[in-house]
Amino acid sequence: MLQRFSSEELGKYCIRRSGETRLGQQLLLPDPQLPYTELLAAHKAAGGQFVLLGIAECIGPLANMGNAGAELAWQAFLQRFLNLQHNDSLCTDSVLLLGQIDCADLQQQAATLDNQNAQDLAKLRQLCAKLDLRVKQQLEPIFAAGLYPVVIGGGHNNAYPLLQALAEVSGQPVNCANLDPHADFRPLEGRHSGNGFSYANAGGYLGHYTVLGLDPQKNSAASLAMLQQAGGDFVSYQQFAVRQQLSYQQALDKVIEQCCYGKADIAIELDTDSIQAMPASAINYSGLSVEQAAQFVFQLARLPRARYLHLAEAAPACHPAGLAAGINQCGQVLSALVLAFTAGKAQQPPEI
Ligand SMILES: N=CN[C@@H](CCC(=O)O)C(=O)O
Repeated sequence: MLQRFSSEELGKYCIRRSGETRLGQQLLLPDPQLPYTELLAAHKAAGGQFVLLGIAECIGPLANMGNAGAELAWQAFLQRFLNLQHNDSLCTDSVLLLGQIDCADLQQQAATLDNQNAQDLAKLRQLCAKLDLRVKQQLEPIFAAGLYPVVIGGGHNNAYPLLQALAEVSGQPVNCANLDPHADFRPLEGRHSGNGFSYANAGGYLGHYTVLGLDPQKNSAASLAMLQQAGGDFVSYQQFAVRQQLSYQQALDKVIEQCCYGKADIAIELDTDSIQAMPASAINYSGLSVEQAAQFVFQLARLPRARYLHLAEAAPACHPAGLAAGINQCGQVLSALVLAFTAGKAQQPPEI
């Protein structure tokens, strides 16, 4: 249930120019023959650290009564990232361009359904639950190999199978920092992009959960009550951006302190609708800057127990100026956030 990235596919993305080497020409590609666990073990043994993985779907946002578009974020990322310049600033030998979760069949079924129709909505939620299983199955061996997955969605529904996979491999609930105006703690009403964390909590996979940049007016009273009941915390967007009760760095410090509780592994979750005017189902004109989002990723990545980065909800088709503009913006922003993660890990102090 994984489509491994191939050199033929790479050829479609990489623009060659004499005298220059692009990232795509240097990243490691998966051996098509090796069994999955052996492939990951070989990458780790050769000094590999990162695994890039896409989930080309918008089933979760549709099942949450939102808009389509997130199925093209992985493509947008590849288009930009693979054409960045290669030089000493990124050790490409540590990055495996693994491929994407095989979910085209589910995505095709979802595209025929109308989320305004109750029966179709129920079917979308069932499709999302099927996707959960596929994501979890592919993620567990990556965590077990001691590699850092960088997952580019897709909707924020995929936080649930990611947390589940990591918790099952590490044998304990996972602490999580989420940069997001929404807590995604909606009721357990069938799987979708708005309840990844409430499902993870109900399953016992979520340890301490902190949301940075939450907007209280974008979360239902029921979701906020469930978040509180689960012991979750948040620093609201209004606290640092509007009322200036604390600086952004102080807010980040608070989140870092909270997700370092105990000995749990740490998940870095980022909903790109936290970023101002980022094309997304819930496009947001009062969000953070790209720099602030990159600081969140970079500072959390430096934590030795931070095990993965998940970038969710980027939806090129939701750009008001059209798909080409959306591909361009999503590609650039997702690339910057991935590089913030690798840069943070390069500065990580040894694990104690
Ligand atoms: N992950 C995003 N969740 C938000 C946005 C919903 C939407 O797609 O519009 C939520 O549930 O409110």
